[in-house]
Amino acid sequence: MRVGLVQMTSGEEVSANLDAAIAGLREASVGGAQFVLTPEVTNVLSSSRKVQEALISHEEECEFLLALRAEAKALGVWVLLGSLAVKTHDPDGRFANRSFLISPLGDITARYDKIHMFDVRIDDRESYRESSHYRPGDRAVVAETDFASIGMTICYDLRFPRLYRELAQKGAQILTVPSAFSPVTGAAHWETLLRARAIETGCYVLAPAQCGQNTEKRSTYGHSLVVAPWGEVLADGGTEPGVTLVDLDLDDVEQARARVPSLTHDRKFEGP
Ligand SMILES: O=C(O)CNC(=O)[C@H](CS)NC(=O)CCC(=O)C(=O)O
Repeated sequence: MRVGLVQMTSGEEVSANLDAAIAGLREASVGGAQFVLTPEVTNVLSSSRKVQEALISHEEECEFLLALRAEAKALGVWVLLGSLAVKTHDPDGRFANRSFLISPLGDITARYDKIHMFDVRIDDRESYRESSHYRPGDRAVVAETDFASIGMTICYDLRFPRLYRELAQKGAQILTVPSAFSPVTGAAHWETLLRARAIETGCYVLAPAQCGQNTEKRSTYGHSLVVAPWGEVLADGGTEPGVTLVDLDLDDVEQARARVPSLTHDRKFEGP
């Protein structure tokens, strides 16, 4: 089956982000993709709580979500809406960073709220405090489709291998990692971490990414990646917006795991 990864530069203009996402879905579908994926915070990327407050809605009222569901249905493709920032009923008024799997009928098949928050000071000039804007999730999700089981994760989750191991051990064949990686950590860690998750689990790893200058203050690494269960990088989306098409063979999941069955070799141990 063919997948399409949409790489884009979402910023603070929701309608422009929507146009880019829909154009990406259409381009991927024309290119033969049956499963199309968009990056983290497809709908709005902003460091300002005030701007987010004005632009983000509750899931039930989210027109961005409705528009993408309609587009999935019109094209008859599966869509992983990598994430949307949506309002929640959190007492502190925080948003959720929520991934949606949408069926070719336009229905929401699964939702996943990002579990691990990027509260990191990279250097003197660059620090992030995601948990002050977003309420972390607390549920791992394996979604069932008619082509594969999908373990849903988001961006910084990538650094917590136990989550991926459990998703794979619960049946995931494809792991999704929609992201908005920082340029500095992206250059140092992105490909290595994605390849490690694929090799450890024997899963396909699909990682659609934000790229370029998203806002005055934020830029992102790009390099949407598809990694095979044996660990090869099958495609790299580079640094510009665009669509990356790749054919997956899900038999390769079984094959990689048959060659090195480490996923079934966990042992209990004491300590440290
Ligand atoms: O801010 C938003 O609206 C959406 N959230 C993000 O973009 C998040 C938190 S700032 N980005 C990451 O998790 C990057 C992780 C990363 O770069 C790493 O692990 O090195």
